[in-house]
Amino acid sequence: MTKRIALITSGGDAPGMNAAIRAVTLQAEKFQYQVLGFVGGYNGLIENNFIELNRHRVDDIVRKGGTILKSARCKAMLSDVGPNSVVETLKVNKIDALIVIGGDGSFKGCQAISKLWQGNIIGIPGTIDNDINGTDQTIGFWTAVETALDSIDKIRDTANAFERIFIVEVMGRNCGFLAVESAIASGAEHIVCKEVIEDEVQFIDNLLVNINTAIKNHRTDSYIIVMAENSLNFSADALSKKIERYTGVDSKAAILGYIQRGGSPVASDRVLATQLGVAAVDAVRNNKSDIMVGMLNNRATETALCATSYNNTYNQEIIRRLNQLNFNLD
Ligand SMILES: Nc1ncnc2c1ncn2[C@@H]1O[C@H](COP(=O)(O)OP(=O)(O)OP(=O)(O)O)[C@@H](O)[C@H]1O
Ligand SMILES: O=P(O)(O)OC[C@H]1O[C@](O)(CO)[C@@H](O)[C@@H]1O
Repeated sequence: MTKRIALITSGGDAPGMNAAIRAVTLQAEKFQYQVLGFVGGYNGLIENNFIELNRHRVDDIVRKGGTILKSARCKAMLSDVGPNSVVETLKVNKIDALIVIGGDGSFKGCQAISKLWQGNIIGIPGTIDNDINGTDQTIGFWTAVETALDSIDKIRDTANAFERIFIVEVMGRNCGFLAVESAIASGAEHIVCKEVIEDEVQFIDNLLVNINTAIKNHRTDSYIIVMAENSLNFSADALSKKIERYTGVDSKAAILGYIQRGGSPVASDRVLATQLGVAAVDAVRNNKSDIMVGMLNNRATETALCATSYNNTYNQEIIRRLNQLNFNLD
């Protein structure tokens, strides 16, 4: 029996979302399913704004950053108005299944729709933050790490030349994975992220002592601290001024920002997105609902949407990763 699938990308765009759109479209065509791509996340579903997806429409998008379906944060979904309008659109278009590529916020939107609609609802984890339970990595994460790494390597050159201290702030919303992997890969001297801070005052005191010791012992020409956004109660710039006052060494802050969201996806994101796109359509075929398809230990797995939110098991995972590599922890 043929099925009609509605597809959106929602929340922060992430490299590899296009590869997932392509995989959903191609796998759906294999079973003569139709795919309607709604434009601009939940807004497209509320406004009944869609394009029909087929193999020609998704030709050559596997290597492109961003999302051909556009994305958005949609306030209407936070009240009853949004989910009700979405359901109306789904009914008008005789949709059997909704596939949402996004983060855990987008999956909360799915749960609100699920209370009002009987069709199959499947999530695919797409966010640079890697803050979703039920998948080892999210689509876009490794590309964002590569982008951050490339920038940190460049900052290292100038930091060495001037013998400076740098705080490099990366994204991640409230999650430290992007900071952890880019710090390890770049050989940064220190990492600042919420998961490793118990007492902020104590943490900063230890950091200052650590920097001073490294400088006194001439251990490094430069000192790089990779800091996850939202880790402290003050900014990266304020931290750099604090460090400069304490050490007497020239200190600078560099905020990498939105460049981490863009660019052509790395191979691992394209492969992950393709596998999960196929798994999502297979879940529709198997009449599954209210689940996210993710990749755990190299296997496509299903997790209840209500269990996908970032939780404190991530703290342990981040600390384990840092300890294992003997990375500097305070
Ligand atoms: N509690 C909620 N109830 C209903 N809808 C929600 C809820 N939280 C978020 N959404 C919907 O999902 C959209 C995306 O959520 P959010 O902005 O948190 O991004 P995300 O999907 O977590 O992705 P990322 O973390 O990568 O930005 C929101 O703009 C909103 O439309
Ligand atoms: O694009 P916006 O709405 O400014 O959101 C920025 C946030 O989105 C992300 O890029 C993805 O969730 C976060 O890392 C960041 O905190």
